[in-house]
Amino acid sequence: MAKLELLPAVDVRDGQAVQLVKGESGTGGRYGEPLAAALAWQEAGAEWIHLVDLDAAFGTGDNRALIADVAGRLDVKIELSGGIRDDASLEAALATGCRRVNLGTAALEEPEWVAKAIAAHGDRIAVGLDVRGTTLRGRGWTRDGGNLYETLARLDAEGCARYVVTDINQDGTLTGPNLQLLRDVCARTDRPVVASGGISSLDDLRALAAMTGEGVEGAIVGTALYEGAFTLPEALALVREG
Ligand SMILES: O=C(O)c1ccccc1N[C@@H]1O[C@H](COP(=O)(O)O)[C@@H](O)[C@H]1O
Repeated sequence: MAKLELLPAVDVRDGQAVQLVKGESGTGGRYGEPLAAALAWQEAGAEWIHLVDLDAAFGTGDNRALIADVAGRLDVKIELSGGIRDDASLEAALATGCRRVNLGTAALEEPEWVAKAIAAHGDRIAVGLDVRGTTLRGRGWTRDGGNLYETLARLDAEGCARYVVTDINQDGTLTGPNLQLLRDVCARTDRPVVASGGISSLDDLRALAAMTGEGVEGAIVGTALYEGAFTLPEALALVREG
């Protein structure tokens, strides 16, 4: 069975590494310099960093220069997201050298542009499906953006290579991932799925690792790592053991 990939998160708001609860502004913890956080995960053995410009996602500015600097100083693969919604932001994101970008709001509001981006960039494009129930949310998770499964079918048909599925109600809560949601998404697509939201323990990672055969390729881990619920080396050892 394939090894579950782990993607420690570095979410940037107002120049700082943060972790929000359910994506609500002003909630959650602040964890200092994003570069220091990213380097710490890299030194602890991370193969990926999930790097998010939350200001760009919320439309409250951006951290583009900082994020480009962080990306340029890392040796690991980077998944970059937040505010990538047009040619200029996509080109700037890809120019950081990141391995792939996640498109969120654009997949809900600019389907033709997203189809073109998928056609042009292949598996360097993933789509973030951020949901409450089965309703997608965009613009910093403040606006409804349609039905999860209708959008998934459309993106599959357009050749989308991968999905990052976030249960907003679990995100940052340390209450465990929504395994049923992941199962349901995996049942409706043959594309790999990266799980996001709620991971709180090594047992949660074991549960996700057991789903690689269903299509769960990776897991984004944020608050649990920052709050010391387990260490990254412990998590990496768990997924390596299979
Ligand atoms: O990660 C968060 O906590 C988060 C909270 C609120 C909004 C977005 C969040 N993260 C990621 O941002 C991108 C979406 O950005 P956009 O809609 O394309 O501008 C997506 O990967 C979210 O998971």
